[in-house]
Amino acid sequence: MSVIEKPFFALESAYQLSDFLTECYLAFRNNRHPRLVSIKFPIASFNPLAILQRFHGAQHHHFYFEHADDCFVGLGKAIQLTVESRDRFAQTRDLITDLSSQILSVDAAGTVQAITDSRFFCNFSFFAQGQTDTSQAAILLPRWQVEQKTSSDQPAAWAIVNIVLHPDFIPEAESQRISQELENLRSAKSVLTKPVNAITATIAPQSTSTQVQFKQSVTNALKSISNGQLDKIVLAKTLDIHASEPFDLISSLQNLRDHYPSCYIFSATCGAGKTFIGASPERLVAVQDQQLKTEALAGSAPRGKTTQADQKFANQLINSDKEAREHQLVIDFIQQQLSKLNICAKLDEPRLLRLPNIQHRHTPISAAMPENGHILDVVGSLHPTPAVAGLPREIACQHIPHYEDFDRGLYAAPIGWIDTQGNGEFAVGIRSALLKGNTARLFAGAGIVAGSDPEKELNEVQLKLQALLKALV
Ligand SMILES: C=C(O[C@@H]1C=C(C(=O)O)C=C[C@H]1O)C(=O)O
Repeated sequence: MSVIEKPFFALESAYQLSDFLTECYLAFRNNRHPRLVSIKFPIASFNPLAILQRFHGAQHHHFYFEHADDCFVGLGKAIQLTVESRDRFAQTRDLITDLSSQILSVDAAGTVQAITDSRFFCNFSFFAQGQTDTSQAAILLPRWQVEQKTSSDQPAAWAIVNIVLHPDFIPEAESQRISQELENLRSAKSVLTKPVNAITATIAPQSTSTQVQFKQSVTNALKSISNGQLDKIVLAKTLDIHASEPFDLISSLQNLRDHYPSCYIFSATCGAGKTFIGASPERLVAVQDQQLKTEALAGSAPRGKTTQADQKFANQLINSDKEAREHQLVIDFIQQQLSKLNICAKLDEPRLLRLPNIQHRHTPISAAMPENGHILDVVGSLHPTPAVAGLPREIACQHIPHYEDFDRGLYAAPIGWIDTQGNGEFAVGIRSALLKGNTARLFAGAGIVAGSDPEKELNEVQLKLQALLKALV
């Protein structure tokens, strides 16, 4: 009879964990290095939303990010930093590089790892300046990073605890806490608890007047386009809703996951009891092992109710000069910005990206990252692309606040993560909403170029808003 030994994970015993943390602490006291310790524990596969439901609290930081087979939840904070500067992408890069050099990573057996799997979650505001409510950049190294990869050959799940050493650190107390928290994570049920009361929501009364306003803005923007000030501008609209109960974050995210499985599903706390959530179809940039992926996503049409109607919309989208121009501006811009960073972009065949409520023109773009390139330099150079701002970019960004009477905040801005090796992934924070208690503000926009029709652009924005509205109530 063969005996399968359970692997021995020394640091799962609070006693040995305490010894290990004492060693780390003494080293830190002597030479102040390392400042951060990360320990990676194996865990059974889990339902990420059940973990989030069990451990996120109104006062706690969380970050949820799911795309394709990679899903992770950040709970609590080890380190949280904000950057208020025009140079926010470079500063974020430098802060993360500095923090990365201070991490000692071990596995659950206590073996030092050459590479840490800890990730820094980052979100940025759309504008670098001028709008007040949101930090220009926020970085979170969570207390716990719970991650799952479900690719068929090697499904894996783990929980990483990030520990900050400081002069008053008490290893015994900390090890007790970690053991307890790990136990809690492992025993979290996979089943979601449904909200007791169904939510009924009302749309804020000013919503109809904002529709008229939006069409007026499009008409005015078209004048700036025809007099040569702009080639394109992306104008957004909000929809404010009030509910009978506080919005249920978990049900909303579950709805988004169910309806938009190909999208980035995200949720991030952003202070003052607010949470930013969304289901974005748009990748800003992903870097994995020096391979970069980005895309142009611009030009939209509704989905048809029948196959024929759907194909008719698709054909209109493919054959329309206006949609082609709107899309090409984004491709050209991305290529130019990448080439300024010595990155030579390769375009894939254009295609349609079909979501349940809308379809888009889509061109995947890939490239090799230069040796010393950094993903945040790419993020800083691409954001905002003409898919969410316009062209010329600076002029479009100056015009947008004159047309929109709200703060874009995190809407249409980069949201994602980076690790210590320079891998990372950022989505464009569109198809998104800001939740606070019983209120939610939904955001959506549309690209305006010569030939745009205000009525059609309003319809497009309404379609996009529906995606979120249906998920919330
Ligand atoms: C600006 C948004 O979407 C962007 C605008 C699109 C368009 O105008 O066709 C298409 C995809 C996105 O790049 C949004 O959804 O809010």
